[in-house]
Amino acid sequence: MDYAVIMSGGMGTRFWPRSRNSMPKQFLRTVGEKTMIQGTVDRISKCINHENICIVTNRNYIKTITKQLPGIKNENIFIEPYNRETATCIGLAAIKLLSRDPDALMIVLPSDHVIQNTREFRKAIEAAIKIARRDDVLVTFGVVPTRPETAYGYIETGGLIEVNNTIPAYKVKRFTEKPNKTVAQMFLDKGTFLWNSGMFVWKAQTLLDEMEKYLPDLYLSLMTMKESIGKPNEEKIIENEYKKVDGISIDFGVMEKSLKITVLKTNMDWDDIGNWNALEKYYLKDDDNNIVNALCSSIDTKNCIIFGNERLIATIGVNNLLVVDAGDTVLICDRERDQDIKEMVKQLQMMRGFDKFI
Ligand SMILES: Nc1nc2c(ncn2[C@@H]2O[C@H](COP(=O)(O)OP(=O)(O)OP(=O)(O)O)[C@@H](O)[C@H]2O)c(=O)[nH]1
Ligand SMILES: O=P(O)(O)O[C@H]1O[C@H](CO)[C@@H](O)[C@H](O)[C@@H]1O
Repeated sequence: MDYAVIMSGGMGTRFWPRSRNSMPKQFLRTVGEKTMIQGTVDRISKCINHENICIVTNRNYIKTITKQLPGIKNENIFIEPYNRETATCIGLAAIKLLSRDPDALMIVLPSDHVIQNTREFRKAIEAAIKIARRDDVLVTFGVVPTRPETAYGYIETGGLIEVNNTIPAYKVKRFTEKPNKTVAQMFLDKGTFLWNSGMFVWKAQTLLDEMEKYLPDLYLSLMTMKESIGKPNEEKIIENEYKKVDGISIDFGVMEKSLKITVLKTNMDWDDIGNWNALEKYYLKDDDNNIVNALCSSIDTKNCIIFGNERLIATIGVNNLLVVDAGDTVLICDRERDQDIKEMVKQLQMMRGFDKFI
């Protein structure tokens, strides 16, 4: 059967201070009426049976998930004892599904994406399922790049394999996760690279076979965990193995190394709402190019993003600033430096007594 695996255990630190440990970005209404995870579930519900939607998260978010997504079955919420990055999260989902269904096929989805043309998404998912069911490959969804973005992975397309319902599928020459600006610009100029959208389709067994090759330690831990599934010591064993695992993303751990990748060149209007600047497309701007979602009074203020709370925000003579009032915390950041919010959160983690702000 086909299953969706929605990764939803991240902290969303680049969206701090609105995204907090207790309520990370996937559970917030950032774009549109629904929270990001509700949007993700709605989108994939149009492609597969709702009963087959699974969520990988940690204990802290179970309450929020059951409140926001009352239709998800309890046994489809896979709990990680700690965050060990996406390869571990996806590996855990793979063994859980395989222990139920040896033919399980996984549609792996982050919970922080916005996709506006859902018809294209659906077409792409259908094409990916067809290919991944037939061939032992890892299917990725490529998006045509529009800027030298360094927060994404880049996929160089090789020869055309086939076209399904207008969606071309290509062999992959190489996968480069988060290149620096110069390399990203070179990829953009070459015209043969696509962004990796971070969504994947594969048979659970195909993925585990690739993990055995490229992440052998993680694979062994996963096999130990798999043995325990359904037994009284399952939770304990999973916790022990998670303690041993070195966290790594699926992109660095498997996708950069695998020789079995197929990429679909999609036409999705796709966005990863990874940081504050990503909101630019979804909010109206004033005459000075500011996005203001606050009680705000400004003089000579240009290209700023201002998100408020209850207080009035007054700005004079500032450009390119990100200002976020989250009640107990105010962030003032150069818009060019928004990736460094992660560093700020790390710094606060080291400061005694500051946990309540993260
Ligand atoms: N279950 C689980 N989900 C994860 C983990 N790491 C990331 N995710 C989820 O995977 C998706 C993509 O992750 P990122 O965009 O890096 O999100 P993030 O880690 O929350 O954000 P940053 O802290 O800003 O890097 C998001 O939906 C996250 O919630 C993990 O270790 N476990
Ligand atoms: O977890 P991150 O930092 O958002 O990166 C992942 O998602 C990107 C797209 O959202 C991809 O472009 C990356 O390759 C990666 O899969």
